[in-house]
Amino acid sequence: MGYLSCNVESAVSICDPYNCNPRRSKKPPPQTPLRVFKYDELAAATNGFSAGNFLGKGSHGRVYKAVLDGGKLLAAVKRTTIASASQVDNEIEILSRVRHRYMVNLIGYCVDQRRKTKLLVVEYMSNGTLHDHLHYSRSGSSLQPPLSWNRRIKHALQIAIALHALHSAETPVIHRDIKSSNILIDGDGNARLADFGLALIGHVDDERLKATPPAGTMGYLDPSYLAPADLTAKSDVFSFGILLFEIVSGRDAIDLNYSPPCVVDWAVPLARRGEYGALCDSRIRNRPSSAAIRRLVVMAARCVRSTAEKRPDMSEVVECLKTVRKMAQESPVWNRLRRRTGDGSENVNVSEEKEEINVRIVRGGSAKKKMNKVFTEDDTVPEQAVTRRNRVLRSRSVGAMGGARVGPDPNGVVEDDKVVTTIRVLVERERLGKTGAMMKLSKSRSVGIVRSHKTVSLRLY
Ligand SMILES: Nc1ncnc2c1ncn2[C@@H]1O[C@H](COP(=O)(O)OP(=O)(O)OP(=O)(O)O)[C@@H](O)[C@H]1O
Repeated sequence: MGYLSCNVESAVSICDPYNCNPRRSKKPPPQTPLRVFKYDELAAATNGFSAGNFLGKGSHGRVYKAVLDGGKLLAAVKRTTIASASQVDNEIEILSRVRHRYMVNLIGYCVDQRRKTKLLVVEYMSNGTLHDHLHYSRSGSSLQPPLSWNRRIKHALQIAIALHALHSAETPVIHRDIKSSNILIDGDGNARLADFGLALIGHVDDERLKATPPAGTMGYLDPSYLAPADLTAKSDVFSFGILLFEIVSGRDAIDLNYSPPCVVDWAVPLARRGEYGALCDSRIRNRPSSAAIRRLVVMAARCVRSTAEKRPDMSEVVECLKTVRKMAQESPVWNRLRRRTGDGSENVNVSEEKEEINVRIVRGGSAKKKMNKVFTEDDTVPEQAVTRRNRVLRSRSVGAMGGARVGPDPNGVVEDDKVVTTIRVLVERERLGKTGAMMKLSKSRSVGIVRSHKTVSLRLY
């Protein structure tokens, strides 16, 4: 724990005066002044927001690569829509107060007077999203091998560290939209948490937080977060648990190729039966030890418990991931690879704790199935589990359902007291290229649906 708190202290650079606690450190962290850009400056830096600089499109607008300061600074400019003005203001407010090495930090912003919107200027991440790395074997024109086990654990640990830092800050931040597409990979191969449009800063009993309707992305959203008063940092822990299952299995949070499509309903019963190997992505070349898979799966299952209070907090998750990372680094395969590639490693403190959990399946509303299995450190992966996994994968087609965001209407067409679900259906087709199978996103559709808080939340699981 000594390592943890020390690491978090130094890793979180808090710009927020609320968060600067003189008792914690004598020297407050250096403040990075927020830059206010002129529109013309950003237009020039993005080649007039040209297609060549286009990086991607989210539910709040388009993102462009910008070359600033005579080529010395690469940035990503988020050009948002009028409808998402409140989320942009929220993102600026939070990111101007909090910085972290595993976050996509804010550089500045610009007010576009003509379109009555703001443009966000954030750090440029050159290596795409974790979602792409997990789910697409190709990126651009070059064939990419599936993410190695070590990279998966490294990214999970980095995001866990960022999230722990946010939750334990003097004025805590709850992200509310943890998902693999909100995790970007920087030029050094580090994972960074992005997209703070739905994040909330403050203590959970603050009036403003208590008045904010639930929000998140379907598939990752905590089913016990039904009303503003239900908000706790444990909702992020739930989403992180889904992310862990996604990282281990390589399947989407909601994936129609699987039965059941929801990763929790699919993974927790497998874990309950001790079929940890069946949960592990068979594309991982150097298969991790069954003990490492089991540890991670048990932690993921604990994170998605239906009772929020029973979920671990992020400090515990960080410790677990450090242990798993250490296990990977101690494996002979990893040592061989490290010698060959010169891949650096982080120092980790290993805390050996005996994990005993009693998991509950999280399913629609109050319908929850009690799990009987108690996982212990000594559980092993049954041989038939691996066979089973192969069968699951062979039956895999490529249709997938993307996330549905619950929160303020991105198109601004709905009354304030309603919650809007935007369902983006991503239909993917597999086609064979000359060099092998490749996934292609062939269709992306948005549908806005208005629901009351309860209706939406109960339908999510
Ligand atoms: N800082 C960045 N550096 C490089 N590319 C980025 C950066 N931020 C976003 N992108 C690219 O732009 C795309 C859209 O990002 P954005 O944050 O607007 O939406 P999203 O998170 O993908 O979707 P949603 O807003 O619906 O959650 C991302 O998928 C990514 O490819």
